[in-house]
Amino acid sequence: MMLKKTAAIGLPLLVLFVLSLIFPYLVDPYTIHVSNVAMVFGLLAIGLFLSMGIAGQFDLAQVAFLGVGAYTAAILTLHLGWNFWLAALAGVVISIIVSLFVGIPALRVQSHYLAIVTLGLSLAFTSLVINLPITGQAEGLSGIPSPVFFGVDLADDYLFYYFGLAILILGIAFAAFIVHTRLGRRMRAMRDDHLAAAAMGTRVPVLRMIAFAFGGLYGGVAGGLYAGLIRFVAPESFSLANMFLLLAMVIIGGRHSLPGVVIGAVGLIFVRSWLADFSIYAQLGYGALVVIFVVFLPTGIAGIPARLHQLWKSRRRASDTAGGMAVAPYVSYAVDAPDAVAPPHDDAPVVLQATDVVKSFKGLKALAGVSLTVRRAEIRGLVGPNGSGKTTLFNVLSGIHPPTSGTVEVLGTRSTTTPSYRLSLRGVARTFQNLRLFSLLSVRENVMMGVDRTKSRWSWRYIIRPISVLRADGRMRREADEILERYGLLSLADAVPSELSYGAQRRVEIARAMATKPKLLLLDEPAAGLNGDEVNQLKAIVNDIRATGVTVIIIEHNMGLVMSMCDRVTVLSTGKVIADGLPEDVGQSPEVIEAYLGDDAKLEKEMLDATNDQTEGTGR
Ligand SMILES: Nc1ncnc2c1ncn2[C@@H]1O[C@H](COP(=O)(O)OP(=O)(O)OP(=O)(O)O)[C@@H](O)[C@H]1O
Repeated sequence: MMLKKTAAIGLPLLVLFVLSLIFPYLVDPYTIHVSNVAMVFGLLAIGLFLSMGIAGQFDLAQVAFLGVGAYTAAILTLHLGWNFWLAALAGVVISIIVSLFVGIPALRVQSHYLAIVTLGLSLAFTSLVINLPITGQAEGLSGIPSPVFFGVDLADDYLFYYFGLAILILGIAFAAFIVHTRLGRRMRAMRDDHLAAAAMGTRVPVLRMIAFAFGGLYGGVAGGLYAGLIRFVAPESFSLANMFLLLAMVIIGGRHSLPGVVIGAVGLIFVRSWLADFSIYAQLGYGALVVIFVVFLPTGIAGIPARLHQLWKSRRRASDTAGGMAVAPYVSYAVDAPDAVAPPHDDAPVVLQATDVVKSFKGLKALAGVSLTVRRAEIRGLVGPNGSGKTTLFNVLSGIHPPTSGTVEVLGTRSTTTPSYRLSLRGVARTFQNLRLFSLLSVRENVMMGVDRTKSRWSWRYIIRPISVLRADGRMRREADEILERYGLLSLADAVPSELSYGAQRRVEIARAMATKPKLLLLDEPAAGLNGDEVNQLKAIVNDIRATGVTVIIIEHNMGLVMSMCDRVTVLSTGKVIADGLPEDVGQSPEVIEAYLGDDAKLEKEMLDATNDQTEGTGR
């Protein structure tokens, strides 16, 4: 199977490689020159693919990075007499540094705001090079020395072609390596849902900067190549028109697909050369194409096969009554194990201590002084009417919102203002009320996001120890598969969340949270939308989780589940704790019944029913 897959990908690549080697023998010098320009833009487009297509950072300064690389090479060779390669290398370094500055706004703004800011910075670059004497102002700089590579003068377009091809192949291979391993997975997750990515241990601000640095790296390399190929730099080459062309390449090719953006770049450079005499109409044409693609085919040309496949799959599923996407029944493994952790006693270590937590949103006190003590291996229910502050409390405990006042200690460490990603690495995991699975990642990759406990500085390994990155990814994949198997999800590993039933998605979210090996698990309405059988399986899952020593706090509206499963229950109302104790005691509390005003009779009945169920032995 694996061999078949490798052959299916490897064979066309081999054919393409051989064709690209013989290509110069088949075409005229002009076509070779255009191909060289296309390779430069291919590299530039890969940079934009990584920062925008993969990491979701709307970086409209990518052409400026090309300019920084090219101008640096030109200035250092012409004014300071540097060797071309040294100057080009300096161009790459400076381009990365500039990209990090350009990325700073991404720490505060996203989407179209970020696009506007980076576009402004790109325009600032053009006006800078038009005005500075060192950059040759509007005339630019000409006479850049031709690069000589181990005695071979690359002034010859044919020889440059092979050099450029080698760099492009390296660039594609490195980008593929990034996308399909830890960094790419985290970037795709961040693009999809940065809050959930942070809750999985991703340091989002650093990752955004890394995404810009990739844009700078590829822009700088493309800039050095551009300077060596054209041997002349002028402001108009790095203008808004070229940024738009680059954007068109990435959007038309398919911004989420590496082959797509390379095809888009090469294709549009050739189209531009064919339409050189009609450049105004060509610009209009690109504009129209971009609009058409954005509206009708946002995944670009590269997305067409996937769309057809999707269509074929949904047709097949419609006629397949067996479904094929079913979750295997959950098999309890921990509750009866000899080393199962017993329910907590009063002396068990405190895992969570929240003291007088207040959270205000512009004058609205969502939490008005909540205190909570939860011990190891406890299952704590957190209930309360709608809007009573339950989810806000989870957001504070998991580091999504810092509290307005009060303190939080998790596992004995003060964590009042600790950010989400750090709490995740410390052992706090959560699920969300409205499912927040990464829709662009497969089920396996979702769980791998949980398994991946590496810190941001681990990213250096991509440069200094790439093999260890591949090995670590293999290990994460195996670990994710073990977790998927335990939760009855292995057969769904390659599916994307939207292909699964709601119940299956809820289970994937728990599996993903448990993949982080938490000590404290926060479940936000895990039974919402589940059928009776699924609720029973959820109960078995939560009991198993506790039996492995994990502390669970569960927000639930399903009172039967709360009363039968939880060791203690805390009731919130209008941001305050109004009751805290054993389920049966809390259920009788007049304040609790009062808090559910309007629903009081229903609640009373639910709680009484649940308490009766419990005493009849259907409970814990
Ligand atoms: N980010 C926010 N900005 C402004 N107000 C918020 C925010 N988050 C929550 N609130 C408000 O805080 C209050 C508590 O909301 P919260 O979601 O915590 O309640 P809940 O008990 O979880 O409710 P439900 O059971 O309906 O999920 C509500 O009035 C809500 O509108």
